[in-house]
Amino acid sequence: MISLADAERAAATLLEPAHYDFFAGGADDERTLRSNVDAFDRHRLLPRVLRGVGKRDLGVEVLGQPLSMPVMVAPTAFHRLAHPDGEVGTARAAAASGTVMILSMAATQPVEQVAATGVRLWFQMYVQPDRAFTERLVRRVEAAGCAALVVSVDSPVFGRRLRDLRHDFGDLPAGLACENMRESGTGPPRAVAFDAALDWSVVGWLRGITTLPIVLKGILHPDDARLAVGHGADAVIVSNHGGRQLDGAVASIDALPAVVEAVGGRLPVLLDGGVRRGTDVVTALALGAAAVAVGRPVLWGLTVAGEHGVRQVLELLRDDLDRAMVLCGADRVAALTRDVVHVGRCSW
Ligand SMILES: Cc1cc2nc3c(=O)[nH]c(=O)nc-3n(C[C@H](O)[C@H](O)[C@H](O)COP(=O)(O)O)c2cc1C
Ligand SMILES: CC(C)CC(=O)C(=O)O
Repeated sequence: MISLADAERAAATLLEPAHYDFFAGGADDERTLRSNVDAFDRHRLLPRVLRGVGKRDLGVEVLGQPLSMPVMVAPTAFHRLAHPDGEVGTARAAAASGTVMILSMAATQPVEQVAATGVRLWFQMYVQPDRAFTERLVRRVEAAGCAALVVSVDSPVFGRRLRDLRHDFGDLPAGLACENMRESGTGPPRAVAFDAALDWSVVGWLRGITTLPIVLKGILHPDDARLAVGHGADAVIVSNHGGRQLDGAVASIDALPAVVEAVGGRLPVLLDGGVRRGTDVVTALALGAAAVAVGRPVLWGLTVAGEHGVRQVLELLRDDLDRAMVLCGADRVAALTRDVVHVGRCSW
């Protein structure tokens, strides 16, 4: 495995087709899924030379937490479909790589077990119509030691994923369940519900029940980024849910600059969607992201070799990022300024 593309190819041969398609697929015609990657392809870098970059520091701080590199693990469902190591394996790898794992509400292992690995954990949730249940879940993730709440705001309904419909993939196989949807850790799991009635008041409601930082995931429009600031969010993630929700939504990297401008440094802007190369990370950072998160590549690594495979994927990205930074003449993340990114033709 010498690139993330290798990891996907290997995973495709190992997974049952229905499970591979659940991980790989997007909504409807998968235009946004493709755009996330294609849009990075449209960006080019204008490297600087002779900058004395013999020693590099890839570290960043996000929400007061030091990361060894600006690459985090995005929340993805059902890790035990990929490998028996499950979310615990992913967590161990993220911890070993010195980064944050965002644990999905649809994880197949309980948050307490994942947190016990010692990883720095943020918890992703869909606010449930049953607010009393949601509040109990918030207490549970607080008690487990999660350091932030990541609220997905791009899912008022579930996207229509044709690959899943064709495979008739709906339920988890016997023995697997959404462990954080069990009422007391032992009861039957509730189904994850999507609530189209949610509005901006949910941020104030969450603020009223928890002191954890609140991260809004799935912001694309600059006006929504301003509203996030105004409602007291602590960070936003520019994301189209990996092309799994609104097909036709703009690519994440194309939405980033306007969001960064709207936020004006008042809170950190993170990004996910289509990050596959060190140069993609460089592009996002230079356009103002504080860090990026990767979804599918982590699942491919997990499929191929469990915890070890995720570690390999994260270290491949670190190595790739380090080389991209040196070649751009940057010895630290702050040295990646906007002028390093170029779209279209040079005008001189
Ligand atoms: C299989 C799969 C499951 C996902 N599950 C969740 C989830 O439970 N909650 C969530 O907020 N996002 C979920 N996402 C979206 C990711 O957090 C992230 O936005 C996306 O995967 C980033 O794009 P990438 O896969 O191109 O890196 C999921 C994505 C995939 C591929
Ligand atoms: C099964 C869902 C809860 C997770 C998912 O597939 C997604 O958010 O894209």
